[in-house]
Amino acid sequence: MDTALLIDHVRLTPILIADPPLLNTQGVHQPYTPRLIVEVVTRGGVTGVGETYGDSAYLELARPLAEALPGRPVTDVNGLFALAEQVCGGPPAPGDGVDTGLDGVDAGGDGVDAGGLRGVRTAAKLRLSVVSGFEVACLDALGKSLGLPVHALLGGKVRDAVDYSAYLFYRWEAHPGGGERDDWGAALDPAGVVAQARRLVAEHGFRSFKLKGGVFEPDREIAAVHALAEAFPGRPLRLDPNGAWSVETSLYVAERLAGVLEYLEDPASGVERMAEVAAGSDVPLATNMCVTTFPEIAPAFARGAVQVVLSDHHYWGGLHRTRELAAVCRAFGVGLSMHSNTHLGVSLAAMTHVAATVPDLDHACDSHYPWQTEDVITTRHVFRDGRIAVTDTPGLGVELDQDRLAALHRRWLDDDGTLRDRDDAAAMRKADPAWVAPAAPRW
Ligand SMILES: O=C([O-])[C@@H](O)[C@@H](O)[C@H](O)[C@@H](O)C(=O)[O-]
Ligand SMILES: [Mg+2]
Repeated sequence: MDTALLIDHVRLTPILIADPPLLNTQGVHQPYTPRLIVEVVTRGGVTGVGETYGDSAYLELARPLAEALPGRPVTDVNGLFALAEQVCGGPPAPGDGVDTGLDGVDAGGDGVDAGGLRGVRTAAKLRLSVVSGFEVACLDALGKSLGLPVHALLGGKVRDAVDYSAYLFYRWEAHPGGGERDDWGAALDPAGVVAQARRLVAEHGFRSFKLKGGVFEPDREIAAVHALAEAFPGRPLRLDPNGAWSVETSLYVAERLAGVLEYLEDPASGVERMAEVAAGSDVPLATNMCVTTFPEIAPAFARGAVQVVLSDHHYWGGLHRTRELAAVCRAFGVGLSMHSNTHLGVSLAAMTHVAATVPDLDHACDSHYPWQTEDVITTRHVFRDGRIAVTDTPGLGVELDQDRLAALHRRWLDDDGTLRDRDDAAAMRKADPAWVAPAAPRW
């Protein structure tokens, strides 16, 4: 092994990034949200960068993993899973080297991860999200060391640009308790949603649309989707209430939006309810909640509960595991798209590299990126016609802006702890002190 490829040290930088007051079924985004930047430095002097969730639970797992890495080769990304299991503690995840049976399986769907609306939170899911940041950093370092883009390390790109969809949110004009302001204004009705979509199209050229739902009573959200269909005839549309509806409500919405929606995303919570909805409607169902780990695949596919899985390299443990997920979906004739949560340019680069390598990515990927005004990379990504060009620059093709990184880390250091864990319900209580995250089904 070339000693230049051995890891010398790892830097972890938790940051807080500005986030607009976007609404979802749990509440509203906080004015700042935590992310973690992982830098893996090789003995050859090359630095690879990765990005993942930065809430305290993730940081606690990332620290021992960072300490365990020096001396290991950046090529050994498959070994990260067993290492993480060994040093981070918690139950193993399937594929970590031990068969774990049902760990990570959706336990019924009523409890969701407050930080990400990603289904039931388990220790294995947290660990996989941490590993993903390290895997991407190792691949970036390896690519830079070899003079190869990350997509080449994954087998090569099959497209030169990756399609993204416009991610529409009901939103307030400003955060109730202060925070950065922007000029988007409020979007709380069909006209506001269409206006937001028009601006996203004008600025980024998106050709498909996803509306985050579960915020208002279903008829109001149905009206917004119809308004979008009228404003953008023939364009793919999606609605995602994050499991907020009962089976009956989901079927009611599906009936009214049949022929209008490309897919309905997580209308109901949990495999059982999703399977009932799927059985009663022809509208394809997508998920980033009831299938987010490998053990969740078999029960969901066996029940026909989902027709599209929204991959997310953070959830699945990195770029290689995302390609494994793609292969499983291909084998079962289930479609593939990509989920997004609040993220910066490092993650968008990683998403784009892996998406470029998956032949049957059937739908435009989600991305929160247009909502992020701050970044840690020197040159922001640009959407052209709703697409990000796949770079052939070695590694991820992004460079960290150390001054920006330091400034966003300073914000994290200065925070008294209240913003270091994403909590959309707590943010909502600033406007409505009696608010509690609604139990599913909400309608
Ligand atoms: O950021 C949000 O409000 C989204 O609801 C996010 O938390 C979800 O993870 C996600 O975008 C989704 O598609 O469910
Ligand atoms: Mg979703």
